[in-house]
Amino acid sequence: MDIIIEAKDIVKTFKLKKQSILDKQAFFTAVDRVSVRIPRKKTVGVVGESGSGKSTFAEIVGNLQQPTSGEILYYGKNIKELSKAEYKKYRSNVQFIFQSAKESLNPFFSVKEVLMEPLKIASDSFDMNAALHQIKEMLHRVKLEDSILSKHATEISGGQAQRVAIARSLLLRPQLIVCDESVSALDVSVQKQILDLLLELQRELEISYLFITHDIGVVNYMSDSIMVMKHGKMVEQGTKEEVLFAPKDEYTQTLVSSSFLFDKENHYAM
Ligand SMILES: Nc1ncnc2c1ncn2[C@@H]1O[C@H](COP(=O)(O)OP(=O)(O)OP(=O)(O)O)[C@@H](O)[C@H]1O
Repeated sequence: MDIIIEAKDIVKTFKLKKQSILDKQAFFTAVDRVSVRIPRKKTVGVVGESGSGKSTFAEIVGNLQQPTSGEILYYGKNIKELSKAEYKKYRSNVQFIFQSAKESLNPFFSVKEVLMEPLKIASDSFDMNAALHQIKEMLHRVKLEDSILSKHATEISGGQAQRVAIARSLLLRPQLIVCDESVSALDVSVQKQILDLLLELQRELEISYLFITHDIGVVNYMSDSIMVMKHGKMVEQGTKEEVLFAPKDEYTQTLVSSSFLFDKENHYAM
């Protein structure tokens, strides 16, 4: 199986603020020896309660944060050893969609400017007409009208903003999108529309997702395999069926038993 990213034994510790200059430096381990493999065209869900280290781990996968120890392999090669061209490819191949799309879009930019930006940065010979053509094609894919191009983030809904954020992340044709609580701020009905859109885009564009959520129903709906995190540690990892329908770890059992799982056919099930 083609593995895009392999995270090996990732540890992240933060220095805690000292109360007094005389205090000994204390550390907090947010991610504690977590490993995962993200294959092509698949979704790896990461679920756990708030503060379990999911976002920190996801940011390390995309090199937005440095691990204290451990390594990230991109197609088998440590990202620290990539050439400049390989590193550029890795950064455009791994994109992020965050929780608050409205906040992640520059309020002073129109949607058109928001979507032009990644193309301008990535291109050595930027062509405005070709870029606009690409942007309109992507808007069509995320089911937005061209008329949204002149609007600003403040003038569009949360669901529309998330579609713009998805379009922006797709413009560089990534193979992996890290979705960090990407639907948590949306109403349940809008959540479902965005999740269905992400599944459709996955089929059409053959992308993989690292899907971070605290919601076990959402992780069930989206994932092929699931990793459960608690206090920075990976407590369970396996296929969706193994983790959700035959959980071995006590914490996973509690998570599953306290949730409604909704599936593709029934909306809510179990
Ligand atoms: N820069 C930092 N300095 C100190 N502690 C941090 C820092 N970033 C995160 N932490 C701590 O690391 C732990 C894990 O945070 P993280 O955001 O990764 O968890 P999470 O599972 O994504 O939670 P949430 O869903 O609430 O975002 C938390 O206790 C957090 O307070």
